[in-house]
Amino acid sequence: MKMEGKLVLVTGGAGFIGTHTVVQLLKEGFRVSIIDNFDNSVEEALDRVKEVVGPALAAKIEFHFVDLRNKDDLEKVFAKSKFDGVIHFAGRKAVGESVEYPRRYFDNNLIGTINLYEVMAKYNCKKMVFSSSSTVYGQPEKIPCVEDTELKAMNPYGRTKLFLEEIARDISQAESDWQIILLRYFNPVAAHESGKIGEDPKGIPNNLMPYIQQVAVGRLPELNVYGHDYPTRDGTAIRDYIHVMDLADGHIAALKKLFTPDFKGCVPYNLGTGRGTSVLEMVAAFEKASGKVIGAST
Ligand SMILES: NC(=O)c1ccc[n+]([C@@H]2O[C@H](COP(=O)([O-])OP(=O)(O)OC[C@H]3O[C@@H](n4cnc5c(N)ncnc54)[C@H](O)[C@@H]3O)[C@@H](O)[C@H]2O)c1
Ligand SMILES: O=c1ccn([C@@H]2O[C@H](COP(=O)(O)OP(=O)(O)O[C@H]3O[C@H](CO)[C@H](O)[C@H](O)[C@H]3O)[C@@H](O)[C@H]2O)c(=O)[nH]1
Repeated sequence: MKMEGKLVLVTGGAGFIGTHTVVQLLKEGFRVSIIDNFDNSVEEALDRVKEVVGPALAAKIEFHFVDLRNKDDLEKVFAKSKFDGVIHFAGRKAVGESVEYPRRYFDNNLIGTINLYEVMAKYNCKKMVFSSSSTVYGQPEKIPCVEDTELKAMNPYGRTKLFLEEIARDISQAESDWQIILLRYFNPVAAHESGKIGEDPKGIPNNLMPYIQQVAVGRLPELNVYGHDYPTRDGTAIRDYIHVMDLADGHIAALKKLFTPDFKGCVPYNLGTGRGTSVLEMVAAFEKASGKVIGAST
């Protein structure tokens, strides 16, 4: 299907998954408009995206420094351009922080997204790919989880994802012209092969992979391995890690699906590999790939 020239709005496009997805969107022929408030990213990330894609594709990116909670600013972006669809990454994502400061999560993730739906509706843009998370499965009794596994959020961050999924389902149920895909990511890791973009969160990383990376470059002294008595092959916790470029391609596939004439309603898809890796296996794999020893507390 021809995507040449279609204009996609990418919220949170300066972030980890956003930057990698923007690269793939441009390569597929889309034009991209990015909204970000640099809450957890830096402007340089967008310069790096431009370096990766080269000047011809870089000319197809526009950027708006906008906070989704500011509906007036958001409207100005929609008033200027007619978007063919939206990929919505923007939001906060740290589980621990959400337990300590739940209102931050309700404010950013819920209000920001509700504003986005309102403005999309007003400007008749009704195709959305939404960043959900495997966190909506809570602690599932049976793995691997499939899309109809029971949904059960366990913390405020997870609840925002679950609420936002329910909101998407309600909207598409009431208004049949919406087309929404909910992508439930497992654990996104790694970086673009150029090494020019990657995962570089502000502050001390919450996630395993960026933490390991910062130990490797000497920014952090050692990795604390959380838990050694899980019922797993080496006692450390197992997760399903998916390469961020595969995840980015998953967004392109989802977007293309929204442009097929027979796609209707709101549909969730898991984005993972179906394979589990333990924390110690992850450390060993990183050491092998990088040639560096990762100091880890045991
Ligand atoms: N990385 C993961 O492990 C993971 C797993 C499952 C789901 N997700 C979801 O995927 C999405 C993207 O995750 P990521 O890893 O790229 O995170 P990220 O923090 O790197 O990117 C999010 C981007 O959104 C921006 N942003 C946040 N609030 C904003 C607001 N109110 N207005 C405008 N911009 C705002 C941030 O500045 C950042 O650039 C998030 O919704 C996250 O919850 C991530
Ligand atoms: O310093 C660290 C950081 C992590 N871990 C371990 O490494 C594994 C992966 O941890 P991450 O924090 O990278 O990933 P989680 O699966 O715990 O959490 C991620 O997946 C969740 C969905 O299950 C949510 O989406 C959440 O936002 C996202 O960070 C876990 O076993 C964790 O205990 C450590 O041992 N040490």
